Amino acid sequence: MAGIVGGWERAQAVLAGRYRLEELIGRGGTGEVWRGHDLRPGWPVAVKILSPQVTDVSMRERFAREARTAARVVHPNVVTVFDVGEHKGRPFLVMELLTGRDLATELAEDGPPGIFAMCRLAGQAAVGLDAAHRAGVVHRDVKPANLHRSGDGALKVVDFGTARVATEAATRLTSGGDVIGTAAYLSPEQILGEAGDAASDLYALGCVCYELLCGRPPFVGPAADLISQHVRSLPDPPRRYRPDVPAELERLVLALLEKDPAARPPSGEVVRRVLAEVARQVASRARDGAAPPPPEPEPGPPARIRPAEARSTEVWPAEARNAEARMAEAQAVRAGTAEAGSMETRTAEAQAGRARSTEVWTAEAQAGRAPSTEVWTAEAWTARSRTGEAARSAGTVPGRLRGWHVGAGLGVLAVLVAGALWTSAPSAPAGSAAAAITSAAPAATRSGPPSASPSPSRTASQRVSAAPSPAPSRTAASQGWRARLSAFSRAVTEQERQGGIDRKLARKLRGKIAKIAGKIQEGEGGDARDELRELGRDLAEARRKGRLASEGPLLVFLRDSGFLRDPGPALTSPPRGRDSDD
Ligand SMILES: Nc1ncnc2c1ncn2[C@@H]1O[C@H](COP(=O)(O)OP(=O)(O)OP(=O)(O)O)[C@@H](O)[C@H]1O
Repeated sequence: MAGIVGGWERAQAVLAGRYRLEELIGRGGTGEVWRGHDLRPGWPVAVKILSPQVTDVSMRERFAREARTAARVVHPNVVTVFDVGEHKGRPFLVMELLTGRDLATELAEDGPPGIFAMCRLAGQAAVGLDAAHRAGVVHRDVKPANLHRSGDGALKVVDFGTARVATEAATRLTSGGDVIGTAAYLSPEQILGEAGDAASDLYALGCVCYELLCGRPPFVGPAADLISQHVRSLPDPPRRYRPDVPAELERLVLALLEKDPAARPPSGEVVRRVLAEVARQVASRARDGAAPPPPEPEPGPPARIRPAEARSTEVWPAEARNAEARMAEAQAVRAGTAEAGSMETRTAEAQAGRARSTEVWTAEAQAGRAPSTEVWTAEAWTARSRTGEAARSAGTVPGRLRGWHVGAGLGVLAVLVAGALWTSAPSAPAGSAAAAITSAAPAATRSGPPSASPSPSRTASQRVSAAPSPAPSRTAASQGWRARLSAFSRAVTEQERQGGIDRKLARKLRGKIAKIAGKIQEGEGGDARDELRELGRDLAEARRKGRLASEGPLLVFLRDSGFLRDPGPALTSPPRGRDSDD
């Protein structure tokens, strides 16, 4: 075929007499990524080429830098750059073709992975980032969409479009000091105007870990709220959403999400080690019979829809963090820390401290006397308490019921809750349950008002495939359950984002959903059913008390998916986890 694709480039076009473009994989902020063929050795490659629409000099520069920067890092967990060149005035880069899915797609399609698989995934991301940091490269846009699986399942860090070389002057690629990044994963120091260093990547990795565990990043909401929350709000502990998260893992994730870069783990390698230890403990508990051993890997479903880049990298205007806003944020942080100076001052001091502690760590590690995980996490915990609790005391925006018709629709909820109070085990065939899954997530978001924010559920809904479900199996049932619970949780979050539910209630609901997921994971179908029944009662009660609006994504989800009436495959059949995924 030779149709016009991507507005200017033709499939079958050959770049530099060597790289044939075959199929458009996707578009990013600056370029198009193509599946291509390197005619010389005769193997498949990925070709990223600058979009013709991009005329902005800084964006062109950003693209050219990606090639140079990414080529500096050679590591199994970082996408390999083979070549760079120019075609009709457009720079391009040739890299290894990754035929797996990115983590954003996996999360949307399969829901959060099991703990063991999560540790393995995050560990690979950590070690890939560590390699970049050792090469002096800071990624600056770490997010699930930029963590991509190769065909053999290995995880690779991709998209160095916003990366910078640490030794370069901390100039930004935009005039006026704008911040580049993806709001849900931006570190506080980047928001406050710093260029970002390895610790900023680790913060973003913390956001990714959180999302892998809880099915949502630590902060959700419109971009402006996200920016404020990164700077001043403490994330809820992951176990609030997912009780089966090991304490050590929760500590690690919260340490990565420290506002103060110095309080974060000193390197990706340290993160990898802690994750490896948690994974080892999870596996050993499974061997001891405390939980079923991880099942054999099964091939995941093919990515049917490339994710629309709802959570895309954006350039945040300098005005978004103007002097006034910065003062307000710094004051909020200060409010909780009696002795601390401004955020900027603390950060500068912290960085000096971090540099020192990193050196000590590295020296000890080299001497084979690396502090144990326990020592490190204890230290991190102390630091977290020092800086984090202060931010917690600054508080978050209280939940309010905005713009929803609180007085109406009691009947709808009564029906839903009546449905929840079923007594016999649901007996819907797995196929029909699975078919309902694909409609559940979109239903959760269809009704929401349009928003410019990178809403997790909006993103998720765009990524969930509407294609027919695979043949029913135990794993399909498990994935069905996970997907439906995760869609349920996203609907709660979206309802919260739109102001249609009391914030505390939303948190409680997510906690219960996670608990139900835990029960199902353990094969405790009866308990899960009780929890579900209680959840139905909570919802009815909340409606009565006006803590839940009568409309909104959550109500649409409950109505359209019929979840409480018919939650899916029999609860008594213990589903298997995704721990086999990697
Ligand atoms: N080496 C690769 N092999 C296969 N697919 C890739 C590869 N690199 C990127 N992709 C995919 O191509 C699409 C576009 O990626 P790209 O890096 O250009 O932009 P982005 O990350 O979506 O956006 P932005 O650069 O604005 O953050 C994404 O779906 C991405 O997963």
